[in-house]
Amino acid sequence: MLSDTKTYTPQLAVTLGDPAGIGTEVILKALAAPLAGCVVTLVGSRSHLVVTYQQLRSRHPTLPLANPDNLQILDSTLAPDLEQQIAIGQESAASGAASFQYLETAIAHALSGAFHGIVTGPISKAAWSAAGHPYPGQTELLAERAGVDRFGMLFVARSPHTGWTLRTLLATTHIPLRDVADALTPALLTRKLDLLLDCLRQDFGLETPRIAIAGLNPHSGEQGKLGHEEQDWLIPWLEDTRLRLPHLRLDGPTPPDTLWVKPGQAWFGSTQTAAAFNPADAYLALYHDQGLIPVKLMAFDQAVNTSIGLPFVRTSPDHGTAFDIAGLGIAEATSMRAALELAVALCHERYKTGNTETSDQLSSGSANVAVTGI
Ligand SMILES: NC(=O)C1=CN([C@@H]2O[C@H](COP(=O)(O)OP(=O)(O)OC[C@H]3O[C@@H](n4cnc5c(N)ncnc54)[C@H](O)[C@@H]3O)[C@@H](O)[C@H]2O)C=CC1
Ligand SMILES: NCC(=O)COP(=O)(O)O
Repeated sequence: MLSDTKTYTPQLAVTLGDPAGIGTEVILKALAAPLAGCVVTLVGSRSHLVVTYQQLRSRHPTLPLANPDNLQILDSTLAPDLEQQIAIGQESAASGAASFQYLETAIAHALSGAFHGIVTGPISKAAWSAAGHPYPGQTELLAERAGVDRFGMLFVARSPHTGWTLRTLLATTHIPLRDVADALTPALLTRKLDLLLDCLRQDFGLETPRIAIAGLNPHSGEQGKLGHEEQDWLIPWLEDTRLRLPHLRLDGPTPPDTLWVKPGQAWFGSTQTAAAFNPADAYLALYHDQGLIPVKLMAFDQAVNTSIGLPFVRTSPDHGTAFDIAGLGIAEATSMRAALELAVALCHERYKTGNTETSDQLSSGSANVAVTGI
């Protein structure tokens, strides 16, 4: 039985991501200011953390940075011959092996009940593949290890201009564009919509959300003249779903270009409040770039990739490894900071409502992880 939320302190694992990318840098920057209401354990190579810190410090003496000496670290280092192959800015089998090992370690500890949430640094899918781990992304590894087949990729971003929150779930994720139309089915959309509704209720307290669902084709097919999926099954599926869920407002299929006008207005604001633009509580995009181009245009520095359907919290910044600027000290850490803050908030929300398997297994605020540091 879960009790006093005041005694609950979430345990967060933060994986460094690909050590050749900007993951470690944005983590050290994001943790420069205290992160209240949780205990953070970094999962990755301690020596890589220390070297990254020293290099950033010598190049930018006044940069706000967390000092690894003051951080709790679950050291996860490769064999020395592999570790030596890692070169900043260059993805490789070795850097892929490292980031894979960090995430595997964090997942194993989360499943054993030691962590309530995992915040992941960005990895390179190509480096994972080179290391012999051909997963489409971290989400799929997390879901596989957690033993769930009902999961989703939700991007959450709070506007610094208006305070409005954009939530975008991707119905399909890392598949070729050529395969998207075949992958989309009524059954898939029902699964994703129901998952989204569970998440909005449990994690965001939205009991009767309004959801906007994108069309697939230009102008949502223009009555079958520009593509037939809307007429063939998407409109019938929405009509059936409205009958199944009569208490909800389900808009769509909205032409995919105009779908983003209201959220754009609510995000950037004007003399009117965000609510005046009447944005939806969440958006269901049918494929990766349909959802992520608008999310990144609006909120590249704010958006958080959130895996829903897992038995523990998982968040990540929306950006990738940025090998082109790795080691320069110029990476922005705002999305990583938002990922850390959202993970803490989601852990508390799940603990409060009892919607977590992991927090049931943990005694309040005490992780059983062998760590170095404080
Ligand atoms: N969560 C994750 O693990 C993600 C991983 N990726 C992976 O990252 C790799 C590189 O992907 P790209 O498409 O190049 O995207 P990217 O996000 O790494 O870089 C795109 C552009 O944005 C810049 N950028 C990215 N993050 C930044 C930051 N924090 N501050 C300042 N500038 C930043 C980069 O310098 C680059 O010009 C790929 O292997 C991809 O799979 C991509 C997105 C998310
Ligand atoms: N485009 C989002 C992305 O690449 C994140 O993938 P994942 O590694 O979090 O599954």
